[in-house]
Amino acid sequence: MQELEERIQAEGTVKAGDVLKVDAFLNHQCDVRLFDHMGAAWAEHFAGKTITKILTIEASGIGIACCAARHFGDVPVVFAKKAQSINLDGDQYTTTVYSFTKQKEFPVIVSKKYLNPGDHVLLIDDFLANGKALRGLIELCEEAGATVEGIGIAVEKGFQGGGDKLREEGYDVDSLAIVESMDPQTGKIEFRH
Ligand SMILES: O=P(O)(O)OC[C@H]1O[C@H](OP(=O)(O)OP(=O)(O)O)[C@H](O)[C@@H]1O
Ligand SMILES: O=c1[nH]c(=O)c2nc[nH]c2[nH]1
Repeated sequence: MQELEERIQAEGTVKAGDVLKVDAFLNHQCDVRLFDHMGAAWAEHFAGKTITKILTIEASGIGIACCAARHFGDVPVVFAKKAQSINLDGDQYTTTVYSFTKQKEFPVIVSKKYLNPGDHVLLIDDFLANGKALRGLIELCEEAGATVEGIGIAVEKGFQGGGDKLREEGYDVDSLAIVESMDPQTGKIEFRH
C-alpha cells in the first residue's frame, strides 16, 4: 500500500534490535484516516470471504481493528487481553505470547463468550515480526473451534520470517507494507514488492 510505505519512509525510524519506530502514526499517536484506508485495502483483499468477527491483541492492534471493522459490515472486534482482570469472568481461552517490544511472556486471554465455533475470523495487527502474537491468536481460534479466514497486517518485517512461515502453512496473510530490509546505521528502509 503506497500510502503506508510513504508514511513509513517519511516518519519511520530504524532502531537497533530490528525495531521500526512508527509511533507517530501507527501505534502511539494514531492516524485514523490512514487506518480507514488500511481497512478499505483489507476489505478489497478479503472480499470473497465471509468474516463474522475480527480478532486482535492488546494493545496496538485494537484501534486498527476497530477502523477495519467498518469495512466488514461492522462485525464485532474482540481483542485478546494480556493480563488477568476481575472484569474477566467465566470460562476463558488462554495461551501465552512472547511480546516483541516488552521482551517478556504474557498470558493471552479471550472470554469463551466472544469466540465461538461458528465464527469466521479475520486476525488484524499492527506488526508481524516473528509471528508470536499471531500464533497466540491462531491458538485461541483453534481452542474455540473458530475458522481463521485471513490475516491483515499493517507492517510486516519480512526479514524476520514470521509471515512467510504462516503463508507456507496456507494462511492468507495480507500485509500492507513488507519491510525487506532496514539499516539502523543509515536509516534506509527497503520494501518487498
Ligand atoms: O510477530 P511478533 O514477533 O509477535 O511481533 C508482533 C507483535 O509485537 C507487537 O506487540 P507488543 O506486545 O510488542 O506491543 P503492543 O502491546 O504495543 O501491541 C505488535 O503489536 C504485534 O502484536
Ligand atoms: O513498533 C513496533 N516496531 C517493531 O519493529 C515491532 N516489531 C514487532 N512489534 C513492533 N512494534
